[in-house]
Amino acid sequence: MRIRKLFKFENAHIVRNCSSERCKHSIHGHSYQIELILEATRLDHGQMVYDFGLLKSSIKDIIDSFDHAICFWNKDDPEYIAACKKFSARWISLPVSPSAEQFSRVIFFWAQEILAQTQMQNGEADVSVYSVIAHETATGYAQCFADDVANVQMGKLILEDFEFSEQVRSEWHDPELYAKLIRGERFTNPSVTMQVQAGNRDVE
Ligand SMILES: Nc1nc2c(c(=O)[nH]1)N=C([C@H](O)[C@H](O)COP(=O)(O)OP(=O)(O)OP(=O)(O)O)CN2
Repeated sequence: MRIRKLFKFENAHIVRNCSSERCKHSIHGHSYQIELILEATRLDHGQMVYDFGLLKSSIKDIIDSFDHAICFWNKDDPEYIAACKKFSARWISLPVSPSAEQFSRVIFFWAQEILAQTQMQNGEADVSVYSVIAHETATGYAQCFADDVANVQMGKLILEDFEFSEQVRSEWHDPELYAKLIRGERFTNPSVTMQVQAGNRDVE
């Protein structure tokens, strides 16, 4: 059984070495839509794969890091990286280039790591990430599966190789979120989640 949750964010980038001229030399932005697809072979006490409400804490925070931020490949020109850090309070340093393909891999990787470290509270048995689809535009998306995350030809993904600006970290519910993930600390799901008011533009 699979469920899907949609997340949205606006992000700016340059994707070096690609074929599209506008894409590789000019900072530009996209309104991304991310489909996070989870699967399980057993349902929890609420007869759900995973309560959608539980996706509004750490996983939403980490995905929302990209919102109104610039992200760059940590192998980019040091002058460009320094300028991104100087002129944007919200930035993310990535160990891979910010193509739609890598957005789908990175978000799959983070969600998978968070779920693996989550202490479940409501009988969730074997919930895991099945796929992430990153829609970069209305016409183009990339879809990632577990094999793609593990594929080193596509770039090795290690928690320690990502960096978030102070402003990004300060807007998480827990500013220590990523540090805890790296330290392997458990995330305990709340036994009850409160409904977010209608009109929250980030989560549907
Ligand atoms: N496989 C990929 N191809 C391209 C990516 C990518 O991440 N993966 N990214 C880009 C650029 O970021 C670009 O801005 C988006 O390209 P494109 O789809 O061509 O955008 P358009 O808005 O021009 O698309 P239309 O179909 O004309 O609306 C390039 N390629």
